[in-house]
Amino acid sequence: MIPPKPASRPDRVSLWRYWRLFRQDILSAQPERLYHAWMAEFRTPFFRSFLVNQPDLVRRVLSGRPEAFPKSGRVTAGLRPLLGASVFVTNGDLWAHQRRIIDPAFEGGRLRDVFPAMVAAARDTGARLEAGVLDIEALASRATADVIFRTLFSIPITKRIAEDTYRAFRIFQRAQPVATLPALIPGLPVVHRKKTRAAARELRRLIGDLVAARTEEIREGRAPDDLATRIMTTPDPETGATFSSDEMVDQVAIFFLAGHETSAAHLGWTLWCLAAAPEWQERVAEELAGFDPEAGLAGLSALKVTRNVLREVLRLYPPVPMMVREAAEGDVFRKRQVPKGAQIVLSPWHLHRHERIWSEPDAFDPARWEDEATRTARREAFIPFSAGPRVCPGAGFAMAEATVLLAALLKEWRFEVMDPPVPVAHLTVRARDGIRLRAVAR
Ligand code: HEM
Repeated sequence: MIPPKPASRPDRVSLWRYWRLFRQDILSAQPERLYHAWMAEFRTPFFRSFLVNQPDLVRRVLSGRPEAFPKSGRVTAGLRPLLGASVFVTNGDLWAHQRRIIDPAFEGGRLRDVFPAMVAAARDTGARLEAGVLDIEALASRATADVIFRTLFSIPITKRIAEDTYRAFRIFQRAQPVATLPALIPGLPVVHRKKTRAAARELRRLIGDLVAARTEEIREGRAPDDLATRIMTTPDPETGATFSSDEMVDQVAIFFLAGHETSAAHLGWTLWCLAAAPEWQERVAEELAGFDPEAGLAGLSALKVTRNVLREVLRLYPPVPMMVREAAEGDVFRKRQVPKGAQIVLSPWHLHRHERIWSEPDAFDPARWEDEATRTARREAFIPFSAGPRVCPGAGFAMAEATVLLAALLKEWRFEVMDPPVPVAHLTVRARDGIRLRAVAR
């Protein structure tokens, strides 16, 4: 089965045309050659950027010398009103301090403690489903937001403050253009639209209320043992400092954004691929029928078919399709000078479909994850969660979450395809007109 892939743009276009395409969709704004080139350089009067697909170069940027390739602030500039100084946008000592506090909350043992909250969200999602045509992206978005509220703050999305926060989030996402001109042209001041600023302010106020209530509960010794309590009470092992309330608001904002949009994209594309490949849908449903989420996290490791399907979807539709770094100093890539300040683009989207690395790169084939022949590709060219010190702290969380949500949905429902979705990406890879599937009771 070959799932939908956006058409590429012509090889040569003016900067103006590129900008217009880029605003609509960062995937189809790219030329076809990126699926077979090891590296591509883009030169414009305003910036130079290098997209790297060569595995050892990707490694150098993400893991080998990450300090020489800090995160580029230009790309996340549009998100600043919401994210403040959250771990997603900081660099250097501040970033390291934040990770030392956040990482322990996501470690394997800790994941076991929040697993029942994920299971409860999945159970509710399954129970809400009705037969007929479904807007899968809306369903997935609400389900993964519910998981975040329950694991972070021990509240279901049906609670008023969670509902309000979720709604404010959607307003922010609609108001905020990710492809901003300053992202493309260095030196241009970043101006946030009034609507974006207002939406971010409202959202931060709601998150601030949640953090303030939790601060109080911690002080009174009656706080639930969830992710928020852990993060707010964990001191940095090197400095002893804990997050202030404002810092915590920054971090919660990124947990919502990074943790719910991405997982929703993953679940949505997984359901579409399974509907389009019914034999795999049945194999996953059968495997998950023998899995009892109430028994805890331990059963997950035995679910090989499900894991292979989830990985194959992350390969074809990496929720974060591109990441941008900035060269803090000059370097040489493939005998070419990379000047200080150049933008370095890592593209899971192109790397995962690279024609010189993967066989039949555009085919949905979960069996490839068991095939010895793809071992190198899997190790060197699969980075849906990034790699190196800035690797996604929520990777294990996301895989567990996707599994329990699928288990709850496939238990009683079978999904059938309707019109094929068109992938587009702004921050995450979504479908241009949504994903519609028909749910039929098993
Ligand atoms: C399928 C789901 C997910 C995918 C594919 C994903 C992918 C990624 C990627 C690629 C990055 C690196 C971005 C960059 O360097 O520009 C990242 C960072 C991050 N992710 Fe995830 N993520 C997922 C789920 C989650 C969840 C569930 C959480 C938390 C609850 C989370 C929290 C974060 C945070 C805090 C960062 C910033 C880390 C840093 O910069 O040090 N993610 N994620």
